[in-house]
Amino acid sequence: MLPTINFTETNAYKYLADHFISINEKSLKDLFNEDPARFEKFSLIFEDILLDFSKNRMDDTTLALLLQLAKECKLDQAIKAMFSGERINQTEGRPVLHIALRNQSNKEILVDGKNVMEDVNKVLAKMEKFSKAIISGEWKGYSGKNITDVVNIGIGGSDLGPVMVTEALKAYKNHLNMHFVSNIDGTHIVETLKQVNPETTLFLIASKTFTTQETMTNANSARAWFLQSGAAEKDIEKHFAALSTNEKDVKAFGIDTENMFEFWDWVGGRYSLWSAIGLPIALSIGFDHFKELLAGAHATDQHFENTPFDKNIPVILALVGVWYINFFEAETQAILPYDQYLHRFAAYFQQGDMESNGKHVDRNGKEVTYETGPIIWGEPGTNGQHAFYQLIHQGTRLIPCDFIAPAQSLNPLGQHHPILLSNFFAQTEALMNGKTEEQVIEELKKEGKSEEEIRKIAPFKVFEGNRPTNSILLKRVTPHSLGSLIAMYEHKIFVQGIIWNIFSFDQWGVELGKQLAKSILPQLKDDQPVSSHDASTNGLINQYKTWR
Ligand SMILES: O=P(O)(O)OC[C@H]1O[C@@](O)(CO)[C@@H](O)[C@@H]1O
Repeated sequence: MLPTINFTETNAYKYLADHFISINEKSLKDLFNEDPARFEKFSLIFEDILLDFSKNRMDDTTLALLLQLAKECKLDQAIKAMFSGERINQTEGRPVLHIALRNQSNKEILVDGKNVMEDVNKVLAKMEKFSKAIISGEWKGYSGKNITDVVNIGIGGSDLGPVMVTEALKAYKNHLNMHFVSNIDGTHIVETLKQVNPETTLFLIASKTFTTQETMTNANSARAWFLQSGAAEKDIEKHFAALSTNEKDVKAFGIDTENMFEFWDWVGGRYSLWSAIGLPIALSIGFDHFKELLAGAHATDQHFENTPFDKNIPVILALVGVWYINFFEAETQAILPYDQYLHRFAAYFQQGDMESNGKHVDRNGKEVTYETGPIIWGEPGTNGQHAFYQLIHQGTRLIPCDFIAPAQSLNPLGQHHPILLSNFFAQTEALMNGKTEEQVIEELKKEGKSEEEIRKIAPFKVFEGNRPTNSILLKRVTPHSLGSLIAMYEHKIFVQGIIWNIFSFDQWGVELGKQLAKSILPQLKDDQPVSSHDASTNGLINQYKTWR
């Protein structure tokens, strides 16, 4: 079982609350001036990934107290519980073992006395055989043609991970055209089917439960489209595969279980890209690259499991986040990748982080008295600079930002990458140092502005600075480094959940909306006005009925 400590009752928390007052009086500039070795002290390198956390509102004492907080919250015990297959997803009675999916050591991991690695390796072998057959053209469609297009139909964790990774590793892709349908909005499947030929298209129905309304509706529409195109029922087996834990419903849909790639209930949806859900990734970049992705994540797993907390990147990322959320009252966390291929990275961790730690009840079933999961958001740089950096630089809110960039571009072209990286470096420097009123006035004088002009405009041009950032510099985005980076964020989320004494691996909060939608759907079948809801919902539904 996981510890159930209220971190606000620990000694570390009390010392941190006192310490907060003093550290808050120091600017980042002060902290750097005080300690010339600050960068060396507050940065870590793991393989080809550098984490620079020196531009944070913290000093040696802060770090020591945060590490003590982790200790007092029995983080070491919690890590052991996860890695050993304990049922730490307690409200669902399940282990949490996405680490097993990429366990390159093949060390046995027992669940109910059975070594899960046997099944994991069996499915990986099946994925390898299948993906090689599709990519090589050995697998033919019903009319004898090669598969040219893959349509993955899934939502949430059955979509976001494959989308993010196939986009992030587009430089490694093969000839297959990848499409992802997730939204129940008919537009999504209609616009996708316009692009593909039923004779050369493979549909992957990706759903852990195989009951998700959006996915099953889209899957049935794809099936109907396929059969209306002239294909016969018997041809379905050449064009539909299922990625699921639910063999019974896969069979009922009409997919041959030979074409089912299974995973297990100890794989959370938002942690499932390493499982059969990752089949579109293997199809897009080849199974060997998919294995490299797994290897990168496994390397981070070993780092996380075996490294002292003061040198442990996921632990440091988590503690820095707790510092801002629970002491500086930051409500959001921005993830800003300076890499166009990583354009879905923040979106992926909106589910990863917010569905894991968006909880208000602790592991004792009691309402928490402190903030928990942050709002995750972000877009690639430099685009964000032309959209929302105004607020990050001069708004009223503290927004901790993770800046991510590769030292090497996968598309070196003229000065593009140096320009991108110069912005990556400049933004965290600007957020830290800001620009004082004196500097603004000096600049305006040099521009020849009058005293009156300067008096009027200067206040608007001052940058407070002192705005914290992490910088993560990868040598190059590769399947291995991407796997490693994703796992760092996964384990950061785990650590924060342990400190906040919440359950990070269930998602009861997604159920109510689904239930209500299911009760409203039948009311939309006719034009009778409804009156069973509140006035707003009744009004909306009845207006819809008038207009449709
Ligand atoms: O893979 P599936 O079972 O279709 O679930 C899809 C998504 O739906 C959820 O909102 C759970 O209902 C996410 O947690 C999950 O990733």
